[in-house]
Amino acid sequence: MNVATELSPGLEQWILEQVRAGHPPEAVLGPLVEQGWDEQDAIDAIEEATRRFLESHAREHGLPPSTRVPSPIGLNGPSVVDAGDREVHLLASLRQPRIIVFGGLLSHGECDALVELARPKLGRSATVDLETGGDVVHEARTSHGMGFERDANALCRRIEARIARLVEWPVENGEGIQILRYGHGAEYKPHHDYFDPSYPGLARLLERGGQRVASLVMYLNTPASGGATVFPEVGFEAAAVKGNAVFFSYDRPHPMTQTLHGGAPVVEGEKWIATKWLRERRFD
Ligand SMILES: O=C(O)CCC(=O)C(=O)O
Ligand SMILES: [Fe+2]
Repeated sequence: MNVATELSPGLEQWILEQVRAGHPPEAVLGPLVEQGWDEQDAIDAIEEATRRFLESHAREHGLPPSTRVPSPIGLNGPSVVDAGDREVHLLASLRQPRIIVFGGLLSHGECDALVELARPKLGRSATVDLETGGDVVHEARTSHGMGFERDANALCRRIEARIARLVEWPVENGEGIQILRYGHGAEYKPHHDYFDPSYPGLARLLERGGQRVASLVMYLNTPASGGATVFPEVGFEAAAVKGNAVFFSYDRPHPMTQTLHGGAPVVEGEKWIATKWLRERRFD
């Protein structure tokens, strides 16, 4: 790092004052660029100062420490990614929270095959009961679902390998693929996918693979209307389009990740998804 990209303590202090006062990053960037900073170096410096601040804030307030997360794909890179056996398109990307919308992750044939494999096995969707570590049926989730074990069949194996390559996270750290079907009007109210650290059953859950650190929701059909995956805190929604997928990561089990999300009600038709949750460690 040369002198022009090094943050002096005074400058770091100034950046943090601006951020704390609610000024947007552009308002901080401008003066740095005027002082002769390269724009990308200035963006990196602001991010670094903010990250350091958030870390110390987290420590002081007893928040859970942050952990490494899958972090595929930079911003403004190639529009097509080689995922091994398939080329996947990048459709949209948000820096904070980190959200990526992928196009054509699954072929239409793979979507149909997953639906047909799952259909005979669907039950009313349960969520993990954080008190006991077992499954419970939940009011917020008016869908029907089933879960495949990882490596359950050749199709799952192929898709799991593709995802691992795409998001650069080991296959072994993935849970099995979960299939959900939402009928007309069904929804999944906003929630977080990480396990709430305050629940008593947590320790047992974490023994196998640690926390969830990222989610990938793959759309297996295109509902006639509705059924987007919504992130209400940041006003972002990913449209449910057959073969596409939305990825998001969360580096600690805390709402500060801004990864509150839900499946909006299906307005017309039905909606099928396959969800893949990624863990910190091997999920064996
Ligand atoms: O249905 C959706 O779009 C979201 C699904 C979801 O949040 C989940 O499976 O955890
Ligand atoms: Fe979710």
